[in-house]
Amino acid sequence: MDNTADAETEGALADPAAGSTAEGIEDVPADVRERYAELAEEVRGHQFRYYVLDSPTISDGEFDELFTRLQRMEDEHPALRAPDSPTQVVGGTFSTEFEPVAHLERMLSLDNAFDTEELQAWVDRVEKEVGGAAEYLCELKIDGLAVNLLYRDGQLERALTRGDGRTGEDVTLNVRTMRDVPEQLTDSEQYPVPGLVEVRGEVFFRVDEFAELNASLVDAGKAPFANPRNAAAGSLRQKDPRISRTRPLRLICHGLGRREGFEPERQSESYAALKAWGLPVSAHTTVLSTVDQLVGHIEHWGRNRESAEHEIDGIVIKVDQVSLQRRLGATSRAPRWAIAYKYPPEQATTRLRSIEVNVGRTGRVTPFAVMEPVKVAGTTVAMATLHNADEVRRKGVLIGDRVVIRKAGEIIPEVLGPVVDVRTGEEREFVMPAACPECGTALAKQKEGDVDLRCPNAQGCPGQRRERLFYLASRKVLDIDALGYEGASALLEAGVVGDEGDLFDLDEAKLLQTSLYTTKEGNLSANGTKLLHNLEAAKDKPLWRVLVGLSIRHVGPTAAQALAREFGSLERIEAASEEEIAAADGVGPTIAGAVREWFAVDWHREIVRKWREAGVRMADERDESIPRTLEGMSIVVTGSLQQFSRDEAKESIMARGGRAAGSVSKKTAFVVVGDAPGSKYDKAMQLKVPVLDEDGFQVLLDEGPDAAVEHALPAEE
Ligand SMILES: NC(=O)c1ccc[n+]([C@@H]2O[C@H](COP(=O)([O-])OP(=O)(O)OC[C@H]3O[C@@H](n4cnc5c(N)ncnc54)[C@H](O)[C@@H]3O)[C@@H](O)[C@H]2O)c1
Ligand SMILES: [Zn+2]
Repeated sequence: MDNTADAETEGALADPAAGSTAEGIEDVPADVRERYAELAEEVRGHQFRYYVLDSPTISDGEFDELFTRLQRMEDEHPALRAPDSPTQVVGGTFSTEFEPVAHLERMLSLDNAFDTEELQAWVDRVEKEVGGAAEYLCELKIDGLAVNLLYRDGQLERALTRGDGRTGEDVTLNVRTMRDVPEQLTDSEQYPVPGLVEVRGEVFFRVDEFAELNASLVDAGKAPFANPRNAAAGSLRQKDPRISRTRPLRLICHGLGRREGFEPERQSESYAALKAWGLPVSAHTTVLSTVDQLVGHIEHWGRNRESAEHEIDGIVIKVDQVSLQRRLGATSRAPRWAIAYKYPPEQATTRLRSIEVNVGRTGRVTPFAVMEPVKVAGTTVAMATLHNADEVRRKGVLIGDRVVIRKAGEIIPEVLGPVVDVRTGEEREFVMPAACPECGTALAKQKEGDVDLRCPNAQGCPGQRRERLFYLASRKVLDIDALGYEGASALLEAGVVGDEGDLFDLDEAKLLQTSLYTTKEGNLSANGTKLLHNLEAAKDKPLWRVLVGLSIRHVGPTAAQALAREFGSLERIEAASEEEIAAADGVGPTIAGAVREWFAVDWHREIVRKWREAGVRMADERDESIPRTLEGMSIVVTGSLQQFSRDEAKESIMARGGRAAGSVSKKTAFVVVGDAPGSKYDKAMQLKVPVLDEDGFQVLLDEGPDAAVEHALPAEE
């Protein structure tokens, strides 16, 4: 069903307004013809690199732009549109490395829609053609490579790549090594195995397994792949199937070709049959009927592209009724009954100019990529973290390389891999510096076996001091809004703050020594006034925030809350033994060790002393008027609430003795959901943890857990 028989499709070629009308090829201006020919050649060259060599040199987004330009030129001058134009044929071809074998039924490409208008136009065309409404099966568009599996009497006979759509490459031996591909189909009562069936599907590489693959290739002295799609194609199309065997290739089926003895009425029904036969199908397919629903579905997955195990480059929408598919037919390149809604590309290629290092608040020195700025997913990306020296090596990137970068939604940009084929020989390997770029101290690993190098000069290193100040000022710690990165730098540079210990001693006179907090007239600026206010407010924050602000290793918000709950004051934490700390609920030996180590350092205790003297509260007074109704309970808040900020919600949980947890487990007592809750909500439903909306949360706070259970949202079936 991936396509219709040849006989039905041939006529389609004649239908673009080609040649016959106004302009003949000789009427097209010579320079246009020349530019067109060049562009077509360029497109073919990239197709060859992509389909045959499995090593493209440009990103898909860049390729799609070239392709669209070609289409536009043809739209303007239809005479240019020859039957063998890249816009008229299935993109691939086949390599002589493999035996060419004809498909029983052609494998087509898909037409694209890039926005709602194009989708609407497609739906209108479909519904006009079939004379009424249709139903639409929506699937994730998996970014992998297509294969065609031929089963005869339920036995896998051969497997082909798409090739040029008529003839594919015989990759049977390679496909046989894939765990997802059954050698023998399972008979089912509802769906007896047909005498013959061509099954179409996508072979892909899981995103998480891709990084592992590149690391092992680099270890073996081989070239890494630029992205998961190339890794899939390159791993399947191996001359030696033993190599394919070592690669964790996956399959998801998404169509049928020729079949004998099986006539599904719907595309969705054919998936039920594939599943019954033991073939992998996607869990994310759904049948919808209006454009609004389609758009909603597309938007949903646009926001959640990350949650699939494979890369998604769009949503494929197919008319579900097979009778209507037949009526719609296909062009020479693509079925008319399906369309791929393409998302904005998440990947782009750019030059890796250099790799620099940055010192973090805990002294960790992390390399980061400095790239020629490039637009991806709506933002310009010029930097990406590379985590540590080992990671740089595992990715196999060299300074000067053209690299593929990925920026997905809210996720921070990442370097996927190098485009090895365009190396000039000028590229250089990254060498981790031996000394701190900020203070020159020799870098060291803290413990044997650490992957990270650190600057041991925690007290004196200007980089670390700046990062610590910046961190403790952040909203999720002490919320000192007027002290940003610039502020931290200015205070340190002017010498009015030596380290964070001096922060709460700041006053107007000291701030006037910095230009940042001073007006041209020499008065305290509005920002300076705000800083003093912020500092006053910060002195009265709950203990856990103060703890986080001290930059003790391993003590983030969760550990700090546990410590605050157990001990109630910094004094008591300081006095506690390692065993006592480790015994606290939610605190383990690692945290306990880190806390003790931290207090063992003189200048750390000095910070505490100075803060205390400056009036920082450092103890939680239990509000005895609030009953401890949530004692020992773990409660997760997700999504945004109307009446509470995230922190207010957490603090009201803690004030009642509960724990504000970050992830849902069987031990979670309640999950509170606001708008746009995300995966924690699903998890709660799965684990049957009671879910409260905001009203239910208010009941929990006012009346306690028993009353709140009555308000839990009904479980979904
Ligand atoms: N970077 C480059 O140099 C380069 C060169 C050529 C092509 N490309 C890329 O390849 C793509 C075009 O290739 P194409 O002709 O294969 O078209 P396509 O990828 O846009 O669509 C057709 C293919 O989608 C696949 N597919 C994935 N999920 C599917 C599903 N659920 N149902 C049906 N089919 C599904 C099928 O394999 C099918 O053959 C574009 O993304 C283009 O950017 C890139
Ligand atoms: Zn340093």
